[in-house]
Amino acid sequence: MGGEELIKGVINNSNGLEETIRVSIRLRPLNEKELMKNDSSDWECLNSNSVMFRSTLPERSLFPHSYTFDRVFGIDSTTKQVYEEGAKEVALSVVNGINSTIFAYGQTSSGKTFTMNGVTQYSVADIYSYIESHQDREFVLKFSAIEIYNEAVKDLLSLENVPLRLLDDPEKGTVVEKLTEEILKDRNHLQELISFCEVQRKIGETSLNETSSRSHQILRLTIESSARKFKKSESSSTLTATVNFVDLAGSERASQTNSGGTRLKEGCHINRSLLTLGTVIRKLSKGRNGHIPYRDSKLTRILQNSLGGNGRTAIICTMSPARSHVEQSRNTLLFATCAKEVSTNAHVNVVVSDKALVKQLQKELARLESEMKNLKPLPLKGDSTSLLKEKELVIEQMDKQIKELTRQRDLAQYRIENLLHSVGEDRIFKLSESTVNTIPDLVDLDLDLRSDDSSFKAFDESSLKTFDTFTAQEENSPHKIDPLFTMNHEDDFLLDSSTPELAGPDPYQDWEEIAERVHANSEDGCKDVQCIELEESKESVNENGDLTLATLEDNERQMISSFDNPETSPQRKNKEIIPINKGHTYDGLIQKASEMEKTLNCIVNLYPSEQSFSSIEAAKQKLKLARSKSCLTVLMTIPPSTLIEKVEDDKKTRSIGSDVNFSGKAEGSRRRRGLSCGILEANLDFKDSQSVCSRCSDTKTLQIIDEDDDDNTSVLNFATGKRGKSKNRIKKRSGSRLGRVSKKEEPKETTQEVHTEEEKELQAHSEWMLEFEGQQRDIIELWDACNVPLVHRSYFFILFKGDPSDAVYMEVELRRLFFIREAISRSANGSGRGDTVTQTSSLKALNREREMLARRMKKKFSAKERDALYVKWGIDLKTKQRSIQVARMLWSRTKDFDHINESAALVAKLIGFVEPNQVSREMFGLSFSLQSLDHRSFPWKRNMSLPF
Ligand SMILES: Nc1ncnc2c1ncn2[C@@H]1O[C@H](COP(=O)(O)OP(=O)(O)OP(=O)(O)O)[C@@H](O)[C@H]1O
Repeated sequence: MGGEELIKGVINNSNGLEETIRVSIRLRPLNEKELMKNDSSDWECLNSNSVMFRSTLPERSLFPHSYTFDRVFGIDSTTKQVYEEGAKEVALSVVNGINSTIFAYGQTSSGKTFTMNGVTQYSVADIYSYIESHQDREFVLKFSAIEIYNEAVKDLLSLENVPLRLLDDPEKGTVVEKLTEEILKDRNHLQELISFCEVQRKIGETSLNETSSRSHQILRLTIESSARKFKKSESSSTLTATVNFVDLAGSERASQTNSGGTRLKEGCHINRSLLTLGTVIRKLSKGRNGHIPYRDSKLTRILQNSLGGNGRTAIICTMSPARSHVEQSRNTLLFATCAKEVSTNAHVNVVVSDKALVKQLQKELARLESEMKNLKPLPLKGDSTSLLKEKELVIEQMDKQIKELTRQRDLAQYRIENLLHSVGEDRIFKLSESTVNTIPDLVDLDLDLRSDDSSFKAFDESSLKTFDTFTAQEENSPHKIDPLFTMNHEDDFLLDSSTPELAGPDPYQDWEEIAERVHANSEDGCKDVQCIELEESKESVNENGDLTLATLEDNERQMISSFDNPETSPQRKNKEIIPINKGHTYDGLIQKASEMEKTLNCIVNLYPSEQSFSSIEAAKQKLKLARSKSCLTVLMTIPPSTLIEKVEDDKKTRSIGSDVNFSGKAEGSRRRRGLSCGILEANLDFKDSQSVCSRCSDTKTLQIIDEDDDDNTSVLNFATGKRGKSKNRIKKRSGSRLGRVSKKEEPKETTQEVHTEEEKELQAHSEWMLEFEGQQRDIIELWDACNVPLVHRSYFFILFKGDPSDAVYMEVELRRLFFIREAISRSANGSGRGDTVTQTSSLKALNREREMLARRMKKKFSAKERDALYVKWGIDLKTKQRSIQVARMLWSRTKDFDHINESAALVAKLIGFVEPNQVSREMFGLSFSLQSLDHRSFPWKRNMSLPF
């Protein structure tokens, strides 16, 4: 392999070129002396790689007979051959930047010096030939020479006979201190120096009066080469390597020196280096696992890199063919055998130029500096105080950051709210302009929605045309949302699955139908009571200044008149076009009741249990909810006894009976009146329902009810909340509250104890509050029994807080709940006309509903998201902006009747959250929404005027 090819191989192998030491054997011819003694040779070169010992002596027959090496040179081989085939390749590696060493090992006078001189000369000649043939490269050659004698290192180029110290250099390994290194001018210069070294060595040996070499000589030629094409300003790499020509002292043992004193000492030292060399080679031949005793001798220390290190090595073992030297020859072969096993790992030694080195170092420095910056100072071990201070500092900084971020967030939110407000106000203003004057129309239209969706479309197109987001697409798809609401992704949860669609019919549908008819039949009485209420509310309105009495009266009358007039009332028209009694047979009602139960349960199950009364109350406290005074005022205007009085009237027409066949077309209010009463009478059991009115003793309604105290089985008794057997039950259930009721039933006795009007008022108020709380508790119990949706509970709870005018609503709520409870109870018990609805089947149906809803919810939200959604639902409502967004969304949802109860409750909740002084144009839209929604969920408030 040529030098160039070798380099290629080395460069391609980043791990270096691993190869074994090249070992050659050279047999010299018998010299004259040996010939004279007939010291014939027993060694025979079998071929170019093997040498064999042919002994006729029986005692040596046990010796190994043949040895194989990289190359075996016989007595006829020339030094040129030895060089070419055994050393050249290794020696010339130096010009390619690879360290190399050529050893000559053998006993005294075996021809080491003879061979090494020739190898050195040939190498130098080839090196210079290589340099001359590579003009593109610039070469610098340096020469140095050392002699190791008695473990002392001598500089052969120096005339001073001063031993040199060996130093350990981290990069170069072991170096000889103060060693003379001549930069060669040319080839002749090198020859002169080599000759000088030879003379120097011989002088020393002559002084020993010995012909044989007692020292180890190392001639060292260092070659640096770099490409000439690079300018000085450019960074270029330089190859640098050293070739060692090592002529070792004779390897014979000290014992064979037959000398004592100084000679023995010399022999010991000589052998020390040689023995160490042998040990190192032997150990290296077995691998590099154990300790390699390079440092045990100067020789091995200096040649450490050449022995199993970074460099290529060739050993030429010289042998004397004389029979008398057969032992040393055999030892030489054993050494050679071991050396053959040693492997080296040569690398190309690239020296970076100073400029390149500076650049490289600068880069490294920059990298380290950046690393240093990134590194946080490590706290001292055990220094908990400093660690604590450091942590506190970090916390302090984080606190500052949090404050700053919070401030920025609040600022951004404030700006967004302002922006939204201005945008929303502009849109709602347009809406309000087009709709504010058409409230009665809206109501009428709304009443038509259930039976005719086209009317709603008309409603959209006429009244909501300014809502540009109500697109034709949305009209066809009620579940699609106004893009206005999707500007904030958080609104998404309000749009679909956050309020899961309820399966089945509207649970309140029957109730509404019934209540509507009851209301329709109670028109006359309504007016009477309304007058009283209006008188009462007049003061409130004036005090608050929210609405004028005229406005309220106008609104009320307008609504009532539109309702009363069968010709103009859209609802009535509608009812005539689509018979409301369709499906309102006994079986139909039972089925509806069953569906109602399912749906109620489903609604309740949609809300986590923590949304209980207590949590709502707590949330209310936390949010400091304030019921709108305006709303309160308007609520007070609603005739409380309308339904009751009209039902009272209906008692007289009840004879139409429960068995009325409803298949025919309805003909006016009389027919409907009979229908309503028939339904109530046929399906309800009133054993417990009369207790409702026990808490309404201070109202006009209660007074009316009290007059009719005997009939416990009629529809009217249920509707008017008769006392009967249930009175005792209420006494047991209500406990101390009954006492309060009794007190109220005897107001005169109480008032006798008070002396001033003021005290009377206080006492009356106190009693009412006690009564109110009692009613609240009863309603809550009934809510649970009827599985009333929590949104409705929230709505009711927020709206009615104990104002005296709340009494009527409390009463109606109690009756409604009794109605629902009775219907559920009947359905569950499978009573009436062989109805087969059982508790088990109801539960199964309920479970199916639950599973279906759960699947829907899971599709849209994960459990975590659902929880967050519920929380968010409540929390976000506290802000006005959010409330308006929700209101807008609800507005669009009026198309979707499955959500109507929930929407109504939420809108009402919004009203409860908004203070009167916060009412703005946006709230007009909200009020319309409430108005249209409220009729379905709370039909007894159909005629109420909205607060804004
Ligand atoms: N291959 C050879 N052909 C002819 N003569 C040789 C050969 N090898 C050695 N000689 C001669 O043998 C004698 C001893 O050789 P050399 O001095 O090289 O031995 P050595 O191993 O260096 O001995 P020492 O270790 O004592 O220095 C020399 O006179 C040399 O000329």
